Amino acid sequence: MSQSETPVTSETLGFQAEVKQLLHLMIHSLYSNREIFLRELVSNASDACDKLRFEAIDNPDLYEGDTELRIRVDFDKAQGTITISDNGIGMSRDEAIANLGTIARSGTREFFSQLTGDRQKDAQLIGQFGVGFYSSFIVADKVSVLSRRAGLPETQAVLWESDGQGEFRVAQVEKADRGTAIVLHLRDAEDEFLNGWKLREVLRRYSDHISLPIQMLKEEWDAEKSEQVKTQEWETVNQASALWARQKSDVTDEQYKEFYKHIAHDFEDPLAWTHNRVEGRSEYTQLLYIPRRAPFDLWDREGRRGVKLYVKRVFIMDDAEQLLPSYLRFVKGVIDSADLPLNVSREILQESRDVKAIRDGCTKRVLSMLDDMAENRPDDYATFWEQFGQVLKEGVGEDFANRERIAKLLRFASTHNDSSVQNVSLADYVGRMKEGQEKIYYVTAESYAAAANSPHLEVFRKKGIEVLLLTDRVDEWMLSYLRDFEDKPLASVAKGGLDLDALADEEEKKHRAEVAESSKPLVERMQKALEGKVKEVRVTTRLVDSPACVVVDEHELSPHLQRLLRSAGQEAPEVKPILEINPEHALLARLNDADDDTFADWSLLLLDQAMLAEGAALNDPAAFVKRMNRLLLA
Ligand SMILES: Nc1ncnc2c1ncn2[C@@H]1O[C@H](COP(=O)(O)OP(=O)(O)OP(=O)(O)O)[C@@H](O)[C@H]1O
Repeated sequence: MSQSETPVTSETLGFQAEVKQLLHLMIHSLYSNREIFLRELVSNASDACDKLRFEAIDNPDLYEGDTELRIRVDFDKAQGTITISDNGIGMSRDEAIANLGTIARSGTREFFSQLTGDRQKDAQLIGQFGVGFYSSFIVADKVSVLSRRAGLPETQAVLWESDGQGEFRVAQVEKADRGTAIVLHLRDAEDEFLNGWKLREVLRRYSDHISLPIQMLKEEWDAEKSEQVKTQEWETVNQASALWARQKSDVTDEQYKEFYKHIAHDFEDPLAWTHNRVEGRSEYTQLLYIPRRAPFDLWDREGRRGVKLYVKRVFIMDDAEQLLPSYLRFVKGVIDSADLPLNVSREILQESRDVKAIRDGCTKRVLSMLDDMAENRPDDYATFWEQFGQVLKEGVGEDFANRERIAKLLRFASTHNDSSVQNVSLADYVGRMKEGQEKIYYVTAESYAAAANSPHLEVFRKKGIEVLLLTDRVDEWMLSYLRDFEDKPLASVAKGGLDLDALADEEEKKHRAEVAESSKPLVERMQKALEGKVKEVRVTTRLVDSPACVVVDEHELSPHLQRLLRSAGQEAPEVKPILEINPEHALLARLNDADDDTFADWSLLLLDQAMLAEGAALNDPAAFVKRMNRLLLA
């Protein structure tokens, strides 16, 4: 490496506050995993070479006559340093300042808000957030980055240096060859890394899948010194072929996992992966992974996606959002197309028929991977569902062609388990349906408690009919697309007239008809008392223990959905509720002899109570309290 430091302008800058925090955390929480620094730096070096190869498609001069991309790792025992260098894209001064001094990533705020101070938990969170370059400071007390961006003159290289405390220095220097060399000045206790055998072992373990050669100086036994000594010859220490291009049988699970960590910048093993070469009209290779944990920016629609696009082994772009539908945005991996042109742009991707074929094929593969996990590894599927279930639900609305398949993958909480855990599939539900039951019943609410205790469930509980309890924000939206499953319509327990006749015996039907008949005067009187406030008052078929509840017509927005829309700042039409009363309840029996004023008070109180039980906020809570006190004292 020919390089010399001739500072022209040197400047000391402070790290962004979050970087300081991250550095501190990293050093303290990741110490027991310290060797990952090598994986992270090699990973960055490999990304830098990928970027160069891509930019050079349009601008071959960037190669400056050197097209053999490679990563080199060297160490100097006397100096106590390790150097990781690459001949990739390099960084300009401004890029070094921005990339190595700040974190400009979505999810950063949320990440910091979730830290607990507990080392183990925080280590996992950092892993999830992505450790990257800053992991150098776990083993080094000083890091020097010497870099020249491809295409810039030799005099415009940058030297970035820091002790990881709070500041870094940047200086303009000369560097003959393009790319980046990172010198780690190891802390005293880290001598174990100043050893060719140790470095080779770590590189093979973590970075064997890197498709570029990783080189180290060959070592020979020196009998005189009685130790291994370095020669001047570079040798490649990894397999250096694109992992996804290898035969499945040539790749071990460990290698798949390490490759995942490299591309996903994750710390944990993936939950599952699928690796296939697709041939035929469209030719491509896919290696797709499902992570074990949701990233911080899962809900950020602009957040990073995880699929990298390659064309014939050449890296084209990260975040190729056209390659998978948005509801599978948690999938990470690589797609390598044999058909797309190397100069493919995002705009071309949008139009391309090849991309559509890839997208359809990958979607099917991911869904199969999930089918398989749901069937054969229920514990892993439960983890998946907990992390990504809400995103998968978006697919019900987004992906018409696969709606049935996605519906099979859905899991819900249900009255069958009496637990908030979402583990009941629609198929489980259908399998347990009562004889004569035609619909799949559900209730939507803000929380599990509100759903599980909803008065609308009373008759279902009494008859032992299972009801799904839906409490995720996306549920109402999803339900507008999920009308049926295996020809059984989905029905809200809080909408329309319940038709449970098929499940009632003759005696029950007769009794109900009698109650309805004898309650007519009560219903009419109450309807008058609540004029303008309700659409209708009617005798209930749902209640057993409660005096009243509110429902809406079949095709109207549920009160829960109205609230969701309003809280999202959208307009929702005012829908007057239907008040259903339970004339057999003791409270209603009292009403028969009440004078008009007391009757009106009771009617309004019942309506307000029913609204509260449904999860609504009252328009006039003070009036509710006054009215209740009046009745309590009467
Ligand atoms: N060897 C290198 N050559 C060129 N640029 C580099 C190199 N190493 C790091 N960078 C730049 O610095 C940025 C920050 O690196 P860092 O490792 O902290 O994060 P990252 O790789 O983007 O993501 P993650 O935090 O998930 O690892 C990179 O995105 C890249 O732009």
